[in-house]
Amino acid sequence: MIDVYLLSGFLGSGKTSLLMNLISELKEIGRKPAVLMNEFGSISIDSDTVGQSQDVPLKELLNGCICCSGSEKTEAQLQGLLEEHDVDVILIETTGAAHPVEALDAVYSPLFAEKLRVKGIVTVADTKRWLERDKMSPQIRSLFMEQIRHAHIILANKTDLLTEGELATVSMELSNFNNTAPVIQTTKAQLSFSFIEETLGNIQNDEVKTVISGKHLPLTSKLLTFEKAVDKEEFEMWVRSLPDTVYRMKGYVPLKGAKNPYLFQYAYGMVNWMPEYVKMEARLVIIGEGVSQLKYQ
Ligand SMILES: Nc1nc2c(ncn2[C@@H]2O[C@H](COP(=O)(O)OP(=O)(O)OP(=O)(O)O)[C@@H](O)[C@H]2O)c(=O)[nH]1
Repeated sequence: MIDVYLLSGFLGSGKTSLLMNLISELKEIGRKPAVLMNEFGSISIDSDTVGQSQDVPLKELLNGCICCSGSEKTEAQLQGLLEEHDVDVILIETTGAAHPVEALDAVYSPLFAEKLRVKGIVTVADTKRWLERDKMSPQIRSLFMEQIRHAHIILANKTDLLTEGELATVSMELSNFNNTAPVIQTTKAQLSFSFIEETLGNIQNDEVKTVISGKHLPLTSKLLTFEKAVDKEEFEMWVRSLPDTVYRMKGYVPLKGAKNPYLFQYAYGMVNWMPEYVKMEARLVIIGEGVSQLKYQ
């Protein structure tokens, strides 16, 4: 049997960071991980990052989430992974817009009954966002909470952005909200695979039940392309001027004076730039509510 772990969590909470950490550890201990990844939007920035740096079998589902793209597509992707590669652990990174239980439902196909064993849901919670969850619209907040409610393990991530007092409050609130999952405080989603494996060892799959639907969320994505290099400061000013309903941006932005477009990440008011050694296509995905009209300059 191949163990399947579902990585859940809101947009920008740290799922890809967790995925990268787990893959490195799995490879170090001689396991053979594969990744099924899905992204909200029609291009996948994360799979570029993971694929390039980790050299693991990877399949991606685009345009929506595992739950909304239909389970047949997920089945086909999984089938492909299993046929083409020698795999002993599958990590599924769901889009931040997915309801974790629905995403898991798609994996419970009779096709894989003898092959795959779903071990559980690991949810990365953005602690900063948790503290300010009242600012989210009710529907989005409900998805954010559902992802935490259904977790078998919760990472209270981004602890570096909180004071000790805030951290204590968040940990207590998360434990009260989901009192069956251990809450682990992390920075950059650093949690060991062995811990996850041991913790999830005893959980029964029928503990996972569908509660609400995440299919009709008002989230949209918008793809921006760049014809010429942009000034970093002007670009950041534009980012700061965007409405609060922009939850996540990621992509490659061509900066004046730089050889290759930079990897740009935005989550909850924080921006992050990383130089790229490869020339990636300059394009940016924006995810949020009502983002279809947004444009840069
Ligand atoms: N300050 C801080 N930033 C973090 C931490 N963990 C992740 N980040 C940053 O948050 C941003 C989003 O991280 P990802 O790991 O890509 O998050 P994700 O959940 O995969 O994002 P989506 O795929 O959009 O849902 C990146 O800029 C990370 O560097 C943390 O513990 N502290």
